[in-house]
Amino acid sequence: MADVRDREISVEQEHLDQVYRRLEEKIHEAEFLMTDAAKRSQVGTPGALAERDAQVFRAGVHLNRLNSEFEDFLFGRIDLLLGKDGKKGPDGAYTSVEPAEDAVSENNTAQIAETLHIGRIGVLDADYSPLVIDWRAPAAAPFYRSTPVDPGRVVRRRVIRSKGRKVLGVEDDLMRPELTATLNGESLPVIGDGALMAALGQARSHTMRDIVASIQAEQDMVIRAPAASVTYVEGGPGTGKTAVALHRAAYLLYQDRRRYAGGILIVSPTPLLVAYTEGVLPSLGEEGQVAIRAVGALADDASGAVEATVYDSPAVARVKGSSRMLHVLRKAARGALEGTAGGAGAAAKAPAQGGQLSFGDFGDLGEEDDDEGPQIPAEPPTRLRVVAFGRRLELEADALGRIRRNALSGTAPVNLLRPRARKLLLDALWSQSGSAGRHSDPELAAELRSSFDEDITSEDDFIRFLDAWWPELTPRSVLSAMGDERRLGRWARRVLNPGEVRKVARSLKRDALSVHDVALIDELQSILGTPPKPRKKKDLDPLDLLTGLDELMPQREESQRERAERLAAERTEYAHVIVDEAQDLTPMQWRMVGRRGRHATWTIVGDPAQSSWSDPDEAAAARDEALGSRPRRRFTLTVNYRNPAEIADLAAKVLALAMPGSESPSAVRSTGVKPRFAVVRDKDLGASVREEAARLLDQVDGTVGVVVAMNRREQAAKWLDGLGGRVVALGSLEAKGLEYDATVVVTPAEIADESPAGLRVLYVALTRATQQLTVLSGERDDPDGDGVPDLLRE
Ligand SMILES: Nc1ncnc2c1ncn2[C@@H]1O[C@H](COP(=O)(O)OP(=O)(O)OP(=O)(O)O)[C@@H](O)[C@H]1O
Repeated sequence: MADVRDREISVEQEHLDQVYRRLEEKIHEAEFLMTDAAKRSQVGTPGALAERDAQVFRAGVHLNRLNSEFEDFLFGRIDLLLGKDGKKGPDGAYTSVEPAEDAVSENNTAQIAETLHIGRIGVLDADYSPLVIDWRAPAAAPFYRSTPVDPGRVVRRRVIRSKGRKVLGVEDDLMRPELTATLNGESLPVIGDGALMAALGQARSHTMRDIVASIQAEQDMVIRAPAASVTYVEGGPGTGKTAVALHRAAYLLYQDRRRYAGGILIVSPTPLLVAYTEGVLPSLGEEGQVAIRAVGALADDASGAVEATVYDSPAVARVKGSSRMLHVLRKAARGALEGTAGGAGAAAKAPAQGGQLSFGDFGDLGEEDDDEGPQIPAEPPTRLRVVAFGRRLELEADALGRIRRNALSGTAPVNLLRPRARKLLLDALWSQSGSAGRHSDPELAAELRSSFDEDITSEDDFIRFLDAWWPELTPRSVLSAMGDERRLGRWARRVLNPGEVRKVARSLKRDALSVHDVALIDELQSILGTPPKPRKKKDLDPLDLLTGLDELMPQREESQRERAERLAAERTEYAHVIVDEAQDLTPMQWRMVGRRGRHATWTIVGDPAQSSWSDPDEAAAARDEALGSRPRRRFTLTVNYRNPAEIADLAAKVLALAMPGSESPSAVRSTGVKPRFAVVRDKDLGASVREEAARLLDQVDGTVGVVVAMNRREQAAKWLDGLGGRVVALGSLEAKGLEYDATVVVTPAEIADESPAGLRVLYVALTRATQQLTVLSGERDDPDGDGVPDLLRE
């Protein structure tokens, strides 16, 4: 058998060598293109320069891709029966997926009619025959879709393992075991026992790997689903939702690059999950067109990207995430113009007091953000005094209040109402001036009025008054104003209860933004509107005016790359939006994400049983509003590829409490290693966690994750100090989407008690391990004699 294996490896090695020879030729071509293009820089016309930039850019991209794709470039092969039609697709492969009627003879023998190699990108030989088919091409679909139940044309499916230019091994699955198939007159050998298990058993690192070599049929259906409207995917922990979402982004780009030039946005729940997943797309040959952003880093305001650095306590998050906030924000955006009356500007700046914050507050995620937006003046002026046409004119508080209310009526964005307010002020002053009746001739009257307006609006007093009385509001200044409990109480009357008002106001006094504040900032941005920026007058050089030099000097053309980067930075809407862990989005976050995909098609992946949001019905309503009436195509993923059965069975007990009646995905493998339980006294907790983490580090080659309740995060990081980079401490909410070779879940009861969704958060924590799980119980867990906590018993 070893002989056969070696022979098959050398067969694949030969093919790989051929592929590399061809790739080298292509690289030379690309290099030639680059030098050729560089020569053109001698020709100085703007057109030639732009053409050169474009060519260098394209050749550079090509070269980069070929170089980076050298690792593990070719990973699959299928051996196929004769197909039904004789047509070839654009990739040179035959198109039919069904065997021809006479492909199999009566005594169940057949000949292999076509062999295809599958890789990260397609490579054609000089004669245009396919050396490697891109994994996303239609011809590669049978590699993923074929099963022994529904094999199509595939007889043997092979995964090729290679490193650099060397083939290390092959793993075969036989799709038609009943056939005696021959290839070039010899019988078809079958090596190994399947690629999936080999992939699943590998040690995990802190970054996710792509799964191109082992995508399963039910996953492939989602990845290649047509992009029309909404593709909706549900599946339990470890069913590959995140992996599928990422591969789908790469597939969509491949399949219709022009359409997705509008960008694909992937919304991820935490910065940790962004960091974990962002290497997958480059490994699939896709960069640039896809933005992966954490939901707390999705918004931008005038000062640039807004990024959350803090988690709110569950009680505060629940209020800030609720669609009730929409009403409060609308009132606040109008009310904020009325100044602070109690000095909210100052209050918003006040440093957060430790005592206040410690109640239910999870604390910082990272560095504080001190980039505060402009503040609303503490007291807006209550009187306007100006002189026009030699007369002193004055508007008192009552009149100013009436004018403000009048200007604010209607729903237009507040910042766009400033010109209207200015006009109303001038109207009031005009009528006070008594000049209205001076001319009966309408033209003269209009002229008089316009010189009256000019008189006033050029006065410094008036300009200062307007800036103070109707300042340009920024989302941050309104949010700061909401930090004043009395004012927030007024804006939230009958919508939030006094307890909620107190908690939200207190949380907004902090300098740093929370994850849930970001959705409020984004909402405020659309409520306030961005006033058109006064166009900066270009400082004209008098010489230019004299000679007209400006016209003659050629402008430096923006290069393609610069243009692509600029467009990406300016992009506010996307052609396709993928939401990962969609069950966690709050209604306010759905509104924020929805604004980025108003004309997009969508892929939404999630698992209701892992939701850390307290009111799934409210979130579902907001999601439906964001998606509008677009039709949905639903998929369910049913197999858990992450957890061995021993861990999945334990997690299923919590699932039964968290979401009675819902089904666990079936674990695809079992390791025979049962989860471990230990009971720890509170005072020994740190030492025990450390000891257990160190033990697990010895047992596994990859990573160890220690999951604790959110308010123990910093403490837990200290417990693990010095154990090295393979182990990390995580708050329960941060564990979302991540995975480790082994995990320690610390005091399940603390995690479950943290929030109304605590049991679902615990379910997430228990489903992060690919090999081993230890549960450490405290007294609160009410453990039995074996150390099994109350929540994890039958
Ligand atoms: N077809 C596959 N071949 C190899 N590995 C796979 C396959 N499908 C999933 N996996 C692996 O299983 C693990 C879980 O995948 P993923 O994180 O995408 O699941 P998920 O459904 O998003 O999980 P969760 O809901 O718990 O976040 C990952 O390590 C992924 O690489």
